[in-house]
Amino acid sequence: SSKKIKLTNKKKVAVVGGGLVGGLNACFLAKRGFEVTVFESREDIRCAKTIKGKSINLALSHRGRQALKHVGMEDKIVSNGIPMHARMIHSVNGKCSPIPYGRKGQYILSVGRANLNKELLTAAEAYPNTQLNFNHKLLDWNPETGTMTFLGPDGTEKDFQADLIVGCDGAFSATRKQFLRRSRFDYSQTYIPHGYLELTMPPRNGDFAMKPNFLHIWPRNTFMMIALPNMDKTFTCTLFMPFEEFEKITTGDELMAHFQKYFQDSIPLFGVDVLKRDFFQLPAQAMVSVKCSPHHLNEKCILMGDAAHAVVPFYGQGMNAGFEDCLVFDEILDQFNEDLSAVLPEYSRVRVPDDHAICDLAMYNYIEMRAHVNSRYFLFRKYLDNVLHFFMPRTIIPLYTMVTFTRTRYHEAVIRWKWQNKVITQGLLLLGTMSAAGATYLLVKYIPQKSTGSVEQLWNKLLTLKWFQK
Ligand SMILES: Cc1cc2nc3c(=O)[nH]c(=O)nc-3n(C[C@H](O)[C@H](O)[C@H](O)COP(=O)(O)OP(=O)(O)OC[C@H]3O[C@@H](n4cnc5c(N)ncnc54)[C@H](O)[C@@H]3O)c2cc1C
Ligand SMILES: COc1ccc2c(c1)CN(c1nc(C(=O)N(C)c3cc(Cl)c(F)cc3C(=O)O)c(Cl)s1)C2
Repeated sequence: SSKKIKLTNKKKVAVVGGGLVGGLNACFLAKRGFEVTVFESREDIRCAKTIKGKSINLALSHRGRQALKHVGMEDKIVSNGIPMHARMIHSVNGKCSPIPYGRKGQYILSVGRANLNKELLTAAEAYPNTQLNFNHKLLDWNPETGTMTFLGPDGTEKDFQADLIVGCDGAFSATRKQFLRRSRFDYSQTYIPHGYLELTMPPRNGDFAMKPNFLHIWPRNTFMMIALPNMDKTFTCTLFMPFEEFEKITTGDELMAHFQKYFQDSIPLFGVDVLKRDFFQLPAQAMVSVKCSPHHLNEKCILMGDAAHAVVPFYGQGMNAGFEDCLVFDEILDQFNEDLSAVLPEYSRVRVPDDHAICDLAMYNYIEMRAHVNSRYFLFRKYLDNVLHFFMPRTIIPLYTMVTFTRTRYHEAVIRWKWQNKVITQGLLLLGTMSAAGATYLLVKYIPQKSTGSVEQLWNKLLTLKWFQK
């Protein structure tokens, strides 16, 4: 149509997957003037009523915002998000303790997944050089010729040629299939024993049932619940439990007994009927961690988002990391003047260590949270982080601050965090040794030198000294 201006000299790019990262990538690539064609296996979610599965809302933080900002989407997405300035830790006894994320301006945003996905697709579609194809599922592609085969809406197969294929088709990527057949392609996936289930906390008297500008957390070691606010004054609560625990709860009474024991304060906020309805509506979903390397194949294909690195959600970084992938790729396209034979290898060289680092961090945090994070420990650790950061702001930066509020490369944040842990541990050790040495020095100094005889005599002298000082 007249809208689609043929850009002959510009590259033809196929984006596989019209999810969050595919949608954003289409904006980045279209902004650059490439001829972008998006292929999404599902129907156009802008026409659909609701989308099931996945998390209903997500935490958007600095990395994701910087990527959105680059394509002029930040303000629109932020205006539809709810700021969360602090965590609200719910203890077993129902006590709530806020822990700020940082200084005044440091907050994260709760954004609705469906709305974000719609906005990104609409923004991509607005470019004259983009075309969105829904109900198109990638079946396979040929690394030699670059020919892609899709299953179209009418059930027939369609071929498509592109100069560049950008695989943004999620954790179970079809684009990645061809990578698995190549030598020297590393791949690993790990399912964790926990599952997650989403429960909706309805408004109470027309307003939020809990304070809205917080990320609510019920840390219970093996069990954990997290609640993020929605624009419609509901909360989407994500319950994390081992699958075997989910399987033990088959009746309403067993459910209520479980919530009475672990999340008692939330029961009146859900309402018993809502809790029972939501809990038994859908089975718990699995969480997988995928790592692979490299993220490119020849000069033809690049993987981004969950297709390249699916992370467990225990750092709220999956989407943020995928959005940052788009930004890093764009920066490298500029650096190498869009020469794909240089850009693709450089992208893998730069980005793989960081995507692996956030994968490891999220898994580490999962293990940490499951092992020994209940509300007391969580509070203690976050206070310790904040106190040390307050007194030594440039020396001690909490790991979550580097991850959530800066674009420090993920793998550099890990190196720095390990160095800081060493400094803190040695610092505490030194403090301990110094105080022991000091005490010994004072003892020896103030005990008369001539003291001989048994420990008993020494002890008596100590008592006299102590008594005397009183
Ligand atoms: C419970 C939970 C909570 C989370 N919380 C957060 C959070 O707070 N913050 C955060 O940053 N991240 C969070 N995440 C991670 C985030 O959801 C993902 O990182 C993000 O959705 C990845 O986006 P993506 O576009 O790469 O993949 P997806 O969102 O999976 O999109 C892939 C798209 O490709 C399409 N597709 C798949 N196969 C094909 C095919 N063969 N052909 C064509 N299209 C195909 C799919 O239909 C889909 O639209 C969370 C994840 C979970 C599960
Ligand atoms: C929609 O489903 C989900 C599921 C999990 C998450 C999110 C949304 C958003 N998440 C965020 N995590 C951090 C973080 O850095 N850490 C270390 C934390 C990690 C855990 Cl597990 C936690 F409970 C609190 C914090 C915290 O610090 O508040 C943010 Cl900052 S946001 C986890």
